[in-house]
Amino acid sequence: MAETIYALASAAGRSGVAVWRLSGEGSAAALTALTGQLLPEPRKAVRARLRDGIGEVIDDGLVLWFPAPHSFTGEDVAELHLHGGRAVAAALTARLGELGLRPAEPGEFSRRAFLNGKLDLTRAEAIADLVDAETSAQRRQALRQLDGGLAGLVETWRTGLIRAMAHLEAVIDFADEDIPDTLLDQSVAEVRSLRAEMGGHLDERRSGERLRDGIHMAILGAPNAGKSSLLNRLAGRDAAIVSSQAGTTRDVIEVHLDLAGWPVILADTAGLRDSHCEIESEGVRRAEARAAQADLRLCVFDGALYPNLDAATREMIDDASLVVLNKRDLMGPDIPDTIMGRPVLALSAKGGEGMDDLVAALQAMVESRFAVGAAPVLTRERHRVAVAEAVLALTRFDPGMGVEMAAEDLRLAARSLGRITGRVDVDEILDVIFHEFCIGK
Ligand SMILES: Nc1nc2c(ncn2[C@@H]2O[C@H](COP(=O)(O)OP(=O)(O)OP(=O)(O)O)[C@@H](O)[C@H]2O)c(=O)[nH]1
Ligand SMILES: [K+]
Ligand SMILES: [Mg+2]
Repeated sequence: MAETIYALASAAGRSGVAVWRLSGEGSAAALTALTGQLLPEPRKAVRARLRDGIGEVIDDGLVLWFPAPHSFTGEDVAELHLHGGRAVAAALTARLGELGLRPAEPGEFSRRAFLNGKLDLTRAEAIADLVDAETSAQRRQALRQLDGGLAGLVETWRTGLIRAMAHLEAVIDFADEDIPDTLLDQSVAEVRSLRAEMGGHLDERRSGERLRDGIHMAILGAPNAGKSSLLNRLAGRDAAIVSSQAGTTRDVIEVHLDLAGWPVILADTAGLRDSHCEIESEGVRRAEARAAQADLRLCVFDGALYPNLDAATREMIDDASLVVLNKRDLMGPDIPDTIMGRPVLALSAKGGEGMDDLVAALQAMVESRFAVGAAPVLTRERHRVAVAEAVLALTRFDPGMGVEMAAEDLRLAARSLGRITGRVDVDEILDVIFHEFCIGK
């Protein structure tokens, strides 16, 4: 019998209401012991006084009873809505301990829900993502996955593979007789089209993962180009030190932005130049590393020096870059439309002119590169790895080289896909998945 677990499902600390959750076979006994009443009607909130072991009132609140299997975990579940105070929490947890319950581990409720067939893994992950969502686009993506969008897509692929496998098995069963070509052709065609569709979801920009984890954007440029000034403007606060001294910024400084629903991790970096100073050189090395990893780059030039353009910054420009000409207030009327073939955003980070255009350009760039349509997307590395494995097996698939081997390739591909929703051998990945959850989920 699984142990009965409990956890605070709402945030810790002082609050008007705190929601506690109990799950497992001991929930009924614990609930009746706490309230001194019979079990309430299922799924109806009932007012109750909860008492400790010597009959002293712990708190006055609401309790709900969700008998198995009609609960989140599929087990007997009780919910206690109490006042959110430390003393209440301390008294309640002490009493639950006396009654033989233990605190839940991170993600343990969701894990039990998965093991009891209440949720597939992608839906469990979606709950974690929804709780962690900080922007509207993240919330929408999590809800889509919670609705079963991804699980449905993966299951369609898997079912297609199983169908192709059945066709192939039929061929194998013909053994020494003549193999009907039509059957083989049919399974080859099916597998090709499935592989193409799955390959299409392995989008190189990893939009779903980017939306979940944040888009990395780096600000790059020569010393004193105004990178830190620009970061502060975009962040709306003085996150980085600005000074007229070249080489002010050394460490990478990150701020989190919500760009029209897109989570962006914006990094300010050290000015690119050769320096004798060991610390500054390390800063430049970090800036270059960050530039290489970034999904998008903001290449900033000092407008006061125009038409002189810093060579190291120019080299960073590619189609994932936005070109900024800063200190427009110090420039004459001579403002170029493009630099290195890319459109120029002329602005003043110090005064703020031109910032709205920059934000609009950033949004447009993020949307054009990472927008996900209504179709479900892969939102985690483990999804991508599994689909890539399946695609690889299907690329090997060639019944002409031997029907049995081809059948094995299909089995491998189906098994990789099954891991995404948790249909097959997942024991080893459960710990990884559920441990990133917070307690009470
Ligand atoms: N006139 C004018 N000065 C600016 C503008 N933006 C930044 N500056 C000034 O340029 C100097 C350098 O600004 P920073 O933001 O520190 O430049 P940085 O690129 O971060 O410099 P490092 O960290 O040293 O690489 C400061 O004196 C800023 O006040 C601008 O739009 N107009
Ligand atoms: K500076
Ligand atoms: Mg700086």
